Amino acid sequence: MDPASPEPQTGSLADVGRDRAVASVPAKSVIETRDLNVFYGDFHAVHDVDLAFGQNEITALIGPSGCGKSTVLRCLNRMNDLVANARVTGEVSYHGQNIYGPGVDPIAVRTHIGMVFQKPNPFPKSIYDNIAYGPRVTGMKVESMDDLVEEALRGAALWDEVKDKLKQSAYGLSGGQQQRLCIARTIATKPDLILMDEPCSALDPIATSRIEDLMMELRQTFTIIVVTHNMQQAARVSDRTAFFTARPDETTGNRTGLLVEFDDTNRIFTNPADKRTEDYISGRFG
Ligand SMILES: Nc1ncnc2c1ncn2[C@@H]1O[C@H](COP(=O)(O)OP(=O)(O)OP(=O)(O)O)[C@@H](O)[C@H]1O
Repeated sequence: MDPASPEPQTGSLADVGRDRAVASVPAKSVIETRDLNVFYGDFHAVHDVDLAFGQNEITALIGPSGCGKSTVLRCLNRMNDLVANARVTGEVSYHGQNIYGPGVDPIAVRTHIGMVFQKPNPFPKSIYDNIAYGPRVTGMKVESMDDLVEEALRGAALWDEVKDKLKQSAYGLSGGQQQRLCIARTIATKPDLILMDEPCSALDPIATSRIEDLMMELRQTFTIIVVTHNMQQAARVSDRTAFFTARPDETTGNRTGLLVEFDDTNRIFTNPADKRTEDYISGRFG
């Protein structure tokens, strides 16, 4: 997978020979995984994941519960470093640099690669300070914090709703507004990649639809990788989809996650190459 490759290899099924098929490779990728394996203690949670995430694309990670979607997502900005018994092997290459290489500062990684969580988690601070916090603690050079706060809130489609109450607590916002605030907080430090772990699962359908619209807008500027249980959401917002499943070990019964298929979202949902994908998207399994 060459991120500099001029031509997308869409359509030519490149069977990489280990339980899954990668059928669509982005022309320009921001981040790639190679032989990615994750262990929690002795438990092998994720097996040999090779993926390339296209620039200014939305990639959805889907699959049944426990197949390792969040685990894979957390590897992409070294969030698994914060899990005591987690061990990651293989490579995650961000603009060509292995973020697990020697001397790489995981905190610096997380300023370039932001994350939005399932449950909106604003800080117990004002709306303004939620946004200003990241730029302040990372020592970002900022000409005008007021302008940066406005830009981030506009970027997250929240400005008009909060511009007159910036000094009020973020806890006074609705769940959907809080999630957009968390997105604004993430984009304030100017990452180029945003990871979203089921960002709408705690929201009602209207708030969900606003976040989905926002994701489509953010894609102009950022690359987005989203874990979702909502297949309609994956189909609506994403350009490419990776389907994972969990394979039980014959002796221990432990279920290890693996990538089954990665392709253009349209193909995954209309003409998947693998029967396991078809069974899952048609609701026969998972
Ligand atoms: N901190 C941890 N310690 C031990 N095992 C863990 C830990 N986090 C996740 N796991 C296990 O790793 C496997 C993959 O979990 P993960 O949360 O990544 O799956 P998922 O596909 O995102 O699931 P879901 O859709 O239910 O959120 C599961 O068997 C889970 O129990």
